[in-house]
Amino acid sequence: MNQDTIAIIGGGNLGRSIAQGLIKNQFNPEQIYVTRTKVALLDDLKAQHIKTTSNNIEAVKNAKILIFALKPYRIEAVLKELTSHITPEHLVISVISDFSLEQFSNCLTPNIQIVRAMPNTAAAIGESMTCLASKNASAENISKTKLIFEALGETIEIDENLMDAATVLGACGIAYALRFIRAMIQGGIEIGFDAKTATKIASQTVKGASELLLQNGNHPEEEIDKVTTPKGCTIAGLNEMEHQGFSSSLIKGIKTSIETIQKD
Ligand SMILES: NC(=O)C1=CN([C@@H]2O[C@H](COP(=O)(O)OP(=O)(O)OC[C@H]3O[C@@H](n4cnc5c(N)ncnc54)[C@H](OP(=O)(O)O)[C@@H]3O)[C@@H](O)[C@H]2O)C=CC1
Ligand SMILES: O=C(O)[C@@H]1CCC=N1
Repeated sequence: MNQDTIAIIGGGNLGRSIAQGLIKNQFNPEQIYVTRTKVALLDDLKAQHIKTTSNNIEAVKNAKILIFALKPYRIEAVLKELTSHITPEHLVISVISDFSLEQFSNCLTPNIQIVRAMPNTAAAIGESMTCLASKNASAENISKTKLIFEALGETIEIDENLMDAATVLGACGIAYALRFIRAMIQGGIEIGFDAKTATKIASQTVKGASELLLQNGNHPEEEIDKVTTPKGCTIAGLNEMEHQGFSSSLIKGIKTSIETIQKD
């Protein structure tokens, strides 16, 4: 594949998920840099021929596409040392939550194109949902960004003012879904399965439920109606879950997550 060299600045949970997903999807590992200060923690990526370094400047100088995957409180300090090395020839992609295009742009010299992307950790297996937003990026750079994130799953373009919402629904959503699965497993063990079997049944069942929506495009309730036998066990359990605040607790949790981002 004719590939621009990509530098992922910040090889933590998300940065390494992106790197792993890219090499799983035929990107050349030798054209991917991943940086972090504790570089030894990237040895597993190094073993897969990804270039790992603690030297951000080296990575930026050698790459065309820069993906910033740092914690929001670190980005300004890191950009300070990199500003003079980031040029209009670079495509800058930020996956940093709660750090706007305008804030990013204010840390760089003029005329640098930036795209904000909000993927999730399922990027590692090519199953991310990534929301993209940009103000000044060219159609070519938006397409390049899409190509990268399409290799990591699905993409959708949104207004930047929905990026906090995308962070919560798409990125935090992985954790919410996993907690749901964990509760299914705990319930499954209580009704008789060993943990391994319960995990397999719960995970595949949730995957199947998602696929029913993704492949058929139906409303969840339409698929639920197919499962709920009148006077049956599904509706009895489902109603008890709702009496206990199931949907309400999820909605409230989602709102609390976004309020946490937007409180400052
Ligand atoms: N985790 C997720 O599911 C998602 C995260 N995000 C966003 O992505 C960003 C990263 O999150 P996450 O991966 O979870 O955080 P992590 O803390 O796991 O990763 C950040 C990485 O940055 C590295 N780092 C710190 N300072 C530097 C530096 N000076 N140069 C290079 N690397 C540095 C750290 O490693 P070291 O200490 O070794 O330097 C660390 O591994 C955040 O803004 C988050 O909001 C967005 C969507 C999903
Ligand atoms: O919890 C967080 O703040 C980050 C943003 C999305 C996922 N993790």
